[in-house]
Amino acid sequence: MILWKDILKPITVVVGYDDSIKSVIQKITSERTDIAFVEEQDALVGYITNSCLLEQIETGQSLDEPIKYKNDILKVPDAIPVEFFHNVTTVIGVDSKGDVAGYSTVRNARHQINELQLIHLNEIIHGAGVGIVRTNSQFEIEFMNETAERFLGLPRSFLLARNYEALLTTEKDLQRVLSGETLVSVNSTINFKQMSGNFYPLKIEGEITGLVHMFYLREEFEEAVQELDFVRHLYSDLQAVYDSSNEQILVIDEKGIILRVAGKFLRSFWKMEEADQIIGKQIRDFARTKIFQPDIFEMCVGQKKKVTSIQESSSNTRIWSVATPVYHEGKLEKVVILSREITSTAPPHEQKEEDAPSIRTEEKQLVYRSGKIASLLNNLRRAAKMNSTILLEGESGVGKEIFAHEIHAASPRKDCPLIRVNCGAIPEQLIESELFGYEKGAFTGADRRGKAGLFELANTGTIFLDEIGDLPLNMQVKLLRVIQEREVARIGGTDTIPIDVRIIAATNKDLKAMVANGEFREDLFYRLNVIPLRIPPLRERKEDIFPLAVYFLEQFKHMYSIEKSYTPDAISVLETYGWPGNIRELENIIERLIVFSEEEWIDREVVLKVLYGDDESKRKQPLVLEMMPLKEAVTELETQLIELGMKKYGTAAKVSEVLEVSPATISRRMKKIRG
Ligand SMILES: Nc1ncnc2c1ncn2[C@@H]1O[C@H](COP(=O)(O)OP(=O)(O)OP(=O)(O)O)[C@@H](O)[C@H]1O
Repeated sequence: MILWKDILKPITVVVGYDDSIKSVIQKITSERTDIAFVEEQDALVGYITNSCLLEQIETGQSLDEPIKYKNDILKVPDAIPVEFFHNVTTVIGVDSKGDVAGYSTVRNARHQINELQLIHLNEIIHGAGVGIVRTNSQFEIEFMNETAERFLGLPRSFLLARNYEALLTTEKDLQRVLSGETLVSVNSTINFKQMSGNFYPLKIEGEITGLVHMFYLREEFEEAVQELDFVRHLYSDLQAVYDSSNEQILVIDEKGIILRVAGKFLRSFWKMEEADQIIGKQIRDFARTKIFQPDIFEMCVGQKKKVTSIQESSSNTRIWSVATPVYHEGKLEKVVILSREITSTAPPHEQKEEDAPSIRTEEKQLVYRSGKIASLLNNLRRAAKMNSTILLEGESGVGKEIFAHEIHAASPRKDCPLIRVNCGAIPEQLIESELFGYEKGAFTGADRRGKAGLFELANTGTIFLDEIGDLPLNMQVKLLRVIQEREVARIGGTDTIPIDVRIIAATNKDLKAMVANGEFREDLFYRLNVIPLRIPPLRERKEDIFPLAVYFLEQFKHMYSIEKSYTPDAISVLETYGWPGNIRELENIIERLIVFSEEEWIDREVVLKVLYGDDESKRKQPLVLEMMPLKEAVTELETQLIELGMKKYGTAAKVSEVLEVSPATISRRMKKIRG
């Protein structure tokens, strides 16, 4: 707001109402002003300007005649805001004591107001980096802001009063602006600087008195556009990361209202099809109405720290969630909940209480999420219904035993015994008696009453011959006979005992190669290899790492009665490791992590330390576990690096920087990875 006292000028010449033209001219000239105020009986009653005096002379009046002054003046308190009055051309400001503080012509007041408003405007737009130049109707520069000075690279002292039209090269005729037209997005050049901006006519009291040019430097603008472009790409990169992530990201405000859902919407957990259906809803209501339990939002808000929990929904879907509070200036602003599903992708094998097979000593749960295991289980359960011999192949620690249990449990023999024989662990001289049993007095040291073999014990049920590749050749012949004849003869016995068993064999060796080397009997191999089922190693089904890691952690937490959780970063490291020892190794590592992590959280650093030790270089070493074509290996390595990079840094721009390739290369590769 502008007050009269801000713009008043001092009154320097006061004359009498009957003073001569000559004396007034003398006084005005000696004071170097162009206005004199007229006094009558100690009161200001009017004013006279140079131009009024000239008019009087021009009309033939003598210099000795009295002046003809104007009286369209108004006295106003100088502390009130500037306003304009009808038929008043000059204002006299009076201070609080009633003394004259100065004067202003209305024209000058309007001019000053424009000037001050421009200065204010300049202050406002200075931060926005907009240049402003104002000229009069002769295009002479009367005002320019600091930004304009900086943009043009020329000092104000040089530019003021110069002809802007002459200095500027523009694609439009500036005369059009003086005719009242606004020119928008005009490119112009001055002092080799390229600008883009708008020209506005400047109107005072309806009269065009000049123009205003508001502009920015093209190069700065282009930089800004590029930056905008970068942010746009960043956004789409992030969106892509979210979309391809296995996690559901919920952003909830401090009151519990769900603001956003990004990443993978866990439909079966919410029992809803679209993420939009939960936006704007109160998260507490879902827990309150038992749609899921527990309420991790409440836990996080209550404990004022990052918390983790396994949540279970009414549809029996289990998810692992980490809720992180976000504070701004000490006040809770949001809670971000990251969740991943841990339930198996296919329904687990149905097992009723009374189903539990007598021989299954410990009940182990088969945990998985990968499509590979889902389809393997599908085949396995179909094969389980028949009586066919099954050969389970897979690296050490992939879970062959657990799959053997699964076959048995899904077979019609599930209520009968399942007997496991570890062919590699029984001393050679005992294998025969263990498998087939012996009659009393069969050999020295033998039980006097004789003993049934494992085949006999498994009768009507299943026998699981683990590590079949370790069976000595002479035993292979005997086993072949049992399989063919479906009967066993105890050592030292004369009778044969008919047996009805389903055989499941398992090996981590390449039996075909052993056959070729003469280490395994071909005829036995074909007898066992009726339904071969290959259990893929963990590195070929990375989706299983996360649910297995959660499962083992839950078991150890229960076993040791402690509370520990992974940070999402820690999970990422576990998922990118090669797992040469498969699930057994994963189980061991999780136990080690529990021991080595001192805090409540198992973080990235402790996982790196447990997996790779202190040796930094080992962490950097790409791990190759099997022979493969070089091209395939390079593609695999590239994929792994990009996936790891996206998980770690989140944007293609940052990943390209770390991998020292162009962002375009990363985008291309990512498109390929996503197919
Ligand atoms: N899908 C799974 N879910 C839960 N636990 C699993 C799973 N697969 C394997 N395990 C666990 O991993 C460990 C190793 O599994 P298992 O002994 O069955 O492997 P294996 O293939 O028979 O190994 P080896 O060839 O060395 O005998 C076991 O403790 C087993 O319970």
